Amino acid sequence: MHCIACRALLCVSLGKRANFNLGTVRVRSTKCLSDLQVKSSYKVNEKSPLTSRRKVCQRVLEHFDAQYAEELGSLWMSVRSVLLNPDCWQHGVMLNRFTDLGDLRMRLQELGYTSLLPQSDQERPSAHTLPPPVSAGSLECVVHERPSTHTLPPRVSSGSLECVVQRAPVRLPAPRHERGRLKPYFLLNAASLLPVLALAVTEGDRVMDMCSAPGGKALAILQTTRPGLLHCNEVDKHRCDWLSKTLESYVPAPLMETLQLTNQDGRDFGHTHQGMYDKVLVDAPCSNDRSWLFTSSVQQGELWLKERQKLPKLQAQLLCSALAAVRPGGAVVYSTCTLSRAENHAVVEAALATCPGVEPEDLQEELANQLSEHFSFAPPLWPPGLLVVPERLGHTWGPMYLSRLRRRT
Ligand SMILES: C[S@@+](CC[C@H](N)C(=O)[O-])C[C@H]1O[C@@H](n2cnc3c(N)ncnc32)[C@H](O)[C@@H]1O
Repeated sequence: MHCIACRALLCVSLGKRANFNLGTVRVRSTKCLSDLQVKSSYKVNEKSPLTSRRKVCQRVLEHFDAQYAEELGSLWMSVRSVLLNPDCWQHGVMLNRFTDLGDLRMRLQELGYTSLLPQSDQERPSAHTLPPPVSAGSLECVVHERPSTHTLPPRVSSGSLECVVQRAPVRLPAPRHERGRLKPYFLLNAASLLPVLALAVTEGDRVMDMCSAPGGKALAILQTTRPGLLHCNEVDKHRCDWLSKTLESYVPAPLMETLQLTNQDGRDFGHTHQGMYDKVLVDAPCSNDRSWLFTSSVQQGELWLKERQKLPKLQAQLLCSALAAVRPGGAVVYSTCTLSRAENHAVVEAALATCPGVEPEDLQEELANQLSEHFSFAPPLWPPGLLVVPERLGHTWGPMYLSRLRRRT
């Protein structure tokens, strides 16, 4: 039996070239590890950005300390220690059901990855077929529970979306582009699937992903079901190109016909596309707590902290635009990857105050209770929303805030 580090290195057989960061793995047996390195022709990437060599921006940290100690109380100290230690961060693997997954699934299971999401008893769709009409969908993402476990855990709810995870902070190499082949998996912070699950897209839905680049959540939506339309929008031209490349790398040509890609300001859609969608996702631009802590210069840190003050206004405008673009009865999911109350609850509160006929929905039963094995949530606040907090080893997902608003009239 190999130690966790060695099992991670075994993952090299999944990719053509490994770029594992050994810093992310607790090495129990160096002998075992070196045996494997000898057997494998793959090299460990020593330049991985996810090592403790990353520099913390003290200015940003001080700012976070002041704000989050007040907002999260004693929870902040545990969150802080996870955020400051990239070596302990977990990485989820969302499988691309549009590729042949047979071999990949088996290998991930051998490596101790287990399914993150409750799976239905339905058979998973085979490669190259379109997904069945299920709400939690066919998105899969894997995680590592116990190195000795070779079977996936029991399925606790319906859906075929696949994401596998490990408790250990092991990271697969990102799949490389291969001409004529779709990429088999997408690496992500597993908490970023929660807004997609909350959106609960069903077959035929007209969906807008208002702030879409680089496209992780758009891909996740397509793993769950086949929408009637998936309109992916991104205001920034370069990021829009990136989004387009992501979609081409994962989505088969026939399904691309369901996609619409635009490069516009999301704030305009409330006027130009009033009531046109069943579901809208606003994965808003926000203070990205994880990356902001590791900015390369003090000046950049200062700049971000200035920009941070402007974000709640932009976020509220985007959310109001989405609420106008959704039809009566339709739903909007608002999400961010920051802990900041000003960018989360306060934005939802502002939108509820300005947009008549809108109700927030409680996601506790539907999502938080079912996924508490993997995620830690901050104590609930009003308006209802879930805040995933990275707070201990094996629960390092997040930050991710999400709230679902239903347009009644
Ligand atoms: C958090 S990222 C989205 C991540 C994406 N949903 C994913 O899962 O890969 C927010 C995005 O919103 C874009 N954005 C910022 N302002 C916008 C606006 N006014 N309209 C539309 N998109 C905007 C940013 O350029 C950025 O790409």
